[in-house]
Amino acid sequence: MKGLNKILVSKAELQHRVKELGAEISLDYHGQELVLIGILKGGAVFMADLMREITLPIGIDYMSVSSYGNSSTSSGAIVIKKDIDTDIRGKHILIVEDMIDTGLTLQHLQKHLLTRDALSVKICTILNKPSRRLVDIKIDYEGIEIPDEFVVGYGLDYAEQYRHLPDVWIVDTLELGIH
Ligand SMILES: O=P(O)(O)OC[C@H]1O[C@H](OP(=O)(O)OP(=O)(O)O)[C@H](O)[C@@H]1O
Ligand SMILES: Nc1nc2[nH]cnc2c(=O)[nH]1
Repeated sequence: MKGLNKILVSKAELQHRVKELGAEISLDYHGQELVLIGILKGGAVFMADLMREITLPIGIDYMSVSSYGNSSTSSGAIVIKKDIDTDIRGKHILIVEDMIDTGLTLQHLQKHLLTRDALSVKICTILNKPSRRLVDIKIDYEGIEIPDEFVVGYGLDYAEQYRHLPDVWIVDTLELGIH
């Protein structure tokens, strides 16, 4: 495909890491009430794989959010485009994301969910780009750390394309004319 010349993380590598994360989460939350919240749209692919590697009874739900502003903006700097239906009071929440970049979205979302009286709100991401971070957030379950490259596949898009690709590809931004 035009602009996609190199796989950064293969399907096999993703599958292997998702299995490991599922096992770790299953151990950590044993005997507790856990709800996974997948963040649309990108997180949907990872969410579908991860939930099937968790061996506990869990609840699932989805949210769509966008974050605006910068690291100094107030904690309310989040727009909820689609909310969860689940009452999360007294439950352990695990946010499931495809990518953490600046960290702004997750920082705001985590604070927001805690205001709804969740017992705990932790973060799981399949891809992490620490070199781009603007805020200090704790990632409780990290899949794979990647360099500062623009990537697509496994849920991640460029202009709403490529989310369905099973591998994670580096986008040649010059070839696609992205600045
Ligand atoms: O760490 P941050 O800099 O806040 O960026 C991370 C967010 O950006 C991506 O979503 P995006 O807004 O592209 O929405 P999408 O999943 O619908 O494509 C990703 O899924 C995270 O939600
Ligand atoms: N598609 C895509 N979205 C992102 N959001 C933050 N980083 C990325 C990335 O590398 N690819």
